[in-house]
Amino acid sequence: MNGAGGPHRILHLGLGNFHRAHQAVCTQDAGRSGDPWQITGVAGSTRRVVEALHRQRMRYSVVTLGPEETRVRQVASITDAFVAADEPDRVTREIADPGTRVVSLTVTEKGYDIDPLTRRLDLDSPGIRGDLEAGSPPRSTIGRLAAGLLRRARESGAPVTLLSCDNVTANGTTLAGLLRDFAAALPLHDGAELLGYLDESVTCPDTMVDRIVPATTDVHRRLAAEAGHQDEVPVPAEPFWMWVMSDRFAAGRPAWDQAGAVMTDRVHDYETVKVRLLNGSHSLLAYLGLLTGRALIADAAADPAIARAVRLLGDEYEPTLTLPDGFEVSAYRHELGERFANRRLAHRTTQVGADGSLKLAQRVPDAVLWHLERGRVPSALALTVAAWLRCTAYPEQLDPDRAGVPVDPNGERIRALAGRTGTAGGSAQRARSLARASLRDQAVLGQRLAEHGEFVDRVAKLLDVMETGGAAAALNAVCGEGPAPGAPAPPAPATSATPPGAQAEDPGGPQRH
Ligand SMILES: NC(=O)c1ccc[n+]([C@@H]2O[C@H](COP(=O)([O-])OP(=O)(O)OC[C@H]3O[C@@H](n4cnc5c(N)ncnc54)[C@H](O)[C@@H]3O)[C@@H](O)[C@H]2O)c1
Ligand SMILES: O=P(O)(O)OC[C@@H](O)[C@@H](O)[C@H](O)[C@H](O)CO
Repeated sequence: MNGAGGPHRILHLGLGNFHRAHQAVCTQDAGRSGDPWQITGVAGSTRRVVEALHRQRMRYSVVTLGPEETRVRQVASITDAFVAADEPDRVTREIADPGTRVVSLTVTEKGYDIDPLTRRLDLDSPGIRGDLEAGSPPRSTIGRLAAGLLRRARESGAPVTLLSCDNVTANGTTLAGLLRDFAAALPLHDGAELLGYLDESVTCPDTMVDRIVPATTDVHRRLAAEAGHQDEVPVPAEPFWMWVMSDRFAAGRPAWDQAGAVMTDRVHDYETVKVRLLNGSHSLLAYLGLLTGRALIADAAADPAIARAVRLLGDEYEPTLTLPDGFEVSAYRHELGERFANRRLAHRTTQVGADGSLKLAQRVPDAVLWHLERGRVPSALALTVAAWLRCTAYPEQLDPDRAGVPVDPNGERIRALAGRTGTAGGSAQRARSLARASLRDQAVLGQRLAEHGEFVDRVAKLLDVMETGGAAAALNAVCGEGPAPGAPAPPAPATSATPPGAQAEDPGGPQRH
């Protein structure tokens, strides 16, 4: 309980679907331990979820979609919500309020303004530049955090935890570094004060977050209604969820561990497994799905040739991982195959494929370099890059009516590079020029693979094959005919398919139908 006798509070920045199906559910379940915490949700600029939650007395439904079974449960741990763009000063105030013990975030990769090459704060991004020129309320996530923390340091000096729950490599450590970069760019007095407070009183634990949470559609509104809940903003989710974090909380935390979350010092190992095997495979499924006219991840996963490529990608990722103790990687991969195949999730390839230039930077280069150092060029990783480049540089090749076109903040830049390759010289030459120019661009995989000619050539070769023979020819070039379609690989292990700490289903949903 806080000083005023009320429950402790979490301020959550980024009131998208994921937070509402993951941390908010675990926080509600942790409250059963007798120490309930409340969440104030902050949406960036969109009012839809905030207004609907207020109309619904701050309750909403999580619609859990198993391959065959639906469960609907009510969540009430978010007790207030507002829109940052409408009340910018309130964000600063709430961060500074000592009753706020944790500030958590799900603001997407692009919400951090990370320079992809250095992994430091991009001081040239318009949001950060604007926030460093004092005067108006901050607009970037890092600027908002800095303003709130500075005020907190001055008003109470109370400790606080910043908890990133985004798919960002070493998310807590990275966030701490970005805030320090911002502080270093502030006027001397403010910067020193913020740095001192960050050192003394703020922790930023790393986390690994996992649950496939698609966007809401009318199907989910109907399922909630059938379970008795008129809900404008229900959240669909798969049954599986997992949350791993380091237990470094400066001002307490909910009993998340009693609700299934894992506290460990080995977060990085869990995170690498997840970001590579799940998110890396998801990216490959999305881009190959888009290139073959599949709107849904499950439809891409059902294509035997794409499934073979995903297995090969897993084979390439696996030796690059340091596995957490007791982690059965073949069981995890087998279960991933089942999660990707869950058609009822209707997870769209455009959603998973969005912002590829930022996401692939975290999913691809380290694993590629691992193989190159050992004298091998990893073909499925090259296929991931080629398929993303093909979707992004030539969106006119995609069928907007069947699958759609994914957005990418660097899309214009990549299309300009493709435009400069011209039409002369044939497909092979154009592919080589595009692969070279884009991998040399800082915005693409952080430039980290540009000097590795053998990898760039493999990407170029695959782009050329896609141009002349389509995605099917590129798949054939990488995987050949492979094992018989539908053959399960890797083989199902004798041990449980659930990794340590994974939750087969959130426990509280009493309604089944
Ligand atoms: N959906 C999932 O399956 C899933 C699973 C694991 C982790 N995550 C993490 O959660 C993030 C959000 O996923 P979601 O499903 O809630 O998406 P969503 O589209 O429902 O919500 C996105 C949220 O990010 C905010 N946002 C977007 N761009 C921003 C920017 N430039 N600056 C600040 N805020 C910004 C939006 O205001 C919104 O609140 C993902 O990007 C990922 O890092 C999602
Ligand atoms: O959330 P993103 O945009 O980083 O990536 C899209 C999906 O791969 C991702 O949301 C997964 O569904 C999720 O990471 C599963 O835990």
